[in-house]
Amino acid sequence: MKKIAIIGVGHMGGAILTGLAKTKKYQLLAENHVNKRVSQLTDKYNCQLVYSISDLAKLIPDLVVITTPAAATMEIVQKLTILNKDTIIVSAAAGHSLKDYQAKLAGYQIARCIPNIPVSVNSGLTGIYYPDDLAPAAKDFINEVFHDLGEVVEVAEEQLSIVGTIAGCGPAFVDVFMDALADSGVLNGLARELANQIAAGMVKGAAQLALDSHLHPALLKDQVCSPGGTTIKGVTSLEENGFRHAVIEAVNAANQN
Ligand SMILES: NC(=O)C1=CN([C@@H]2O[C@H](COP(=O)(O)OP(=O)(O)OC[C@H]3O[C@@H](n4cnc5c(N)ncnc54)[C@H](O)[C@@H]3O)[C@@H](O)[C@H]2O)C=CC1
Ligand SMILES: O=C(O)[C@@H]1CCC=N1
Repeated sequence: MKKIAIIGVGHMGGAILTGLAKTKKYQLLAENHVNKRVSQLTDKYNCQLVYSISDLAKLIPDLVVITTPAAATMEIVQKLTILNKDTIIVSAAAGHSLKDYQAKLAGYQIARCIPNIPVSVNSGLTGIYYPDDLAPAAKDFINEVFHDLGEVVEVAEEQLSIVGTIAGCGPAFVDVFMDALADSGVLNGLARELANQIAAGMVKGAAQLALDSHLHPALLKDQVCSPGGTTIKGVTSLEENGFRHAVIEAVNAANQN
């Protein structure tokens, strides 16, 4: 069984750990500071937890996934030179270019990615940048692991930021949308739990239809808008209130580096 180590078991690292545990394909290792939340999660998923990079190195992972805060990442990366040279490294941490990693980790196979929180239910969308000189075996293994966690899109490094904004930040934008939908249900007398279930179920179905049909979202919208019906009135109201513009501006705001 291949060994995958996650450095930094916060929201993102925890989501990756959870999704990978469900595959039962890998031996999971994790490194984080002492933290009850982290140890509860690693216990739950039978993942070996260590508190230092030197202890992690002794376990000889095949792949290391970095999910640490941007401010702490380079300090950690500096310590990774004690890893076996065959260890593949993929960073999901924002804020540093591949060159930054390569400058500290000469000779290692390194790629960058931006996953999203739905990897915890194996329905993630991960943007990955593979440098040209990455060994095919390293690329194949990273691809396999992130495919186990959902969809993968391979992009150029300069596109990682916008892909990460749409797919990585996007779940929070959709969560705000679902919360607002549920609020409107509650306003109209639905119980909160039922309103949440309806909002999430609808979003799941609309996304599945878009994926399966490959139809442009505008055409899918047209299928719902009966002439003179209720939906077109709602869509008109969204347009009057600048919904599209608000979404585009939200992505632009989040994509400022
Ligand atoms: N939350 C998300 O949806 C996504 C997050 N990311 C990136 O993942 C990284 C982590 O983000 P979150 O998980 O949201 O943050 P978080 O604050 O939830 O988790 C960070 C984790 O790293 C640990 N940590 C801090 N310093 C460490 C060190 N020196 N050694 C080992 N562990 C250390 C913390 O204890 C914590 O468990 C960031 O770079 C973020 O940009 C990327 C894509 C999506
Ligand atoms: O908010 C953040 O910084 C990270 C990057 C993508 C999603 N979360």
